[in-house]
Amino acid sequence: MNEGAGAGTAAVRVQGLWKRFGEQIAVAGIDLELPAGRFIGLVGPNGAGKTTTLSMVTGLLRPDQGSVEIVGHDVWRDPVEVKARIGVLPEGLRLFERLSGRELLAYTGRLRGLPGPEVDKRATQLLDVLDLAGAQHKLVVDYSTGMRKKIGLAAALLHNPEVLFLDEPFEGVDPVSAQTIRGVLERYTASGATVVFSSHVMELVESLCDWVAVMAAGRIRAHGPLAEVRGDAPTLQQAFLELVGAGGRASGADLDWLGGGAR
Ligand SMILES: Nc1ncnc2c1ncn2[C@@H]1O[C@H](COP(=O)(O)OP(=O)(O)OP(=O)(O)O)[C@@H](O)[C@H]1O
Repeated sequence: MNEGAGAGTAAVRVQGLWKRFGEQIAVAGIDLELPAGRFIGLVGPNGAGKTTTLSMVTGLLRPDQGSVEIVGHDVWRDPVEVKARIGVLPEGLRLFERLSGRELLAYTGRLRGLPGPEVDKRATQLLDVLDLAGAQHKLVVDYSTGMRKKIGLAAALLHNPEVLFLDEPFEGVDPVSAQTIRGVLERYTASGATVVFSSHVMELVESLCDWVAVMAAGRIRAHGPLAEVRGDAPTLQQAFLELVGAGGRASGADLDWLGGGAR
């Protein structure tokens, strides 16, 4: 596994990436190299451009300008090579609702070109590890938010990708399921694979990632090993506030009508 993503090879190389929606510049010229074999967090506040960036990196959204390579393959010139090497859990994941969890994995595995018995074996193990074995014959439409994230993760992992992209994987997930997902991801990166996930929850990124890219207003404000980006700040959150200069933002001083007094 991980042929082509050995030491020194970037898992993802982004150059001059831009995306504009009408007047809104969502991504304003990003250059970024994400090292292979790391647990990487893309952090930034709501609207920073994380989803737009991940969509362009994974070939779901065409950039206005710029290029993306994944383990040495260009996402737009070489899509088949790239798609065989990546797994994606997008934001607002659309699943085939009328399949059961197990059927969804069987379908995904066959689409990925895996032999039937191998799909069965991997699906059984993933359903088990992700604590979905009891719900494997339930239709996906009846799954809870956390269960949907977990079955989406199983589908993204089934073909053993070299790089896994997750957009807000812990959003709406209870602590027990979050711990399960976390365990699976840690084991996966320990084997040399790369995880790139986006989140606006700094504490989560700080506790999971060993490498971070901080994004705000469509630009990368800092990137590198977690300890380097955090610097002398006590937490990543603090470092982030200093980086984006949000320390002085009024914390609701104008909302003098809110709480107490006249209604
Ligand atoms: N399809 C679209 N049409 C118009 N504007 C868009 C579209 N997608 C994103 N944007 C805008 O681009 C900017 C970046 O959005 P994006 O969803 O990438 O941010 P984000 O960092 O993922 O935010 P969040 O944490 O809230 O998901 C925002 O201002 C958003 O309104």
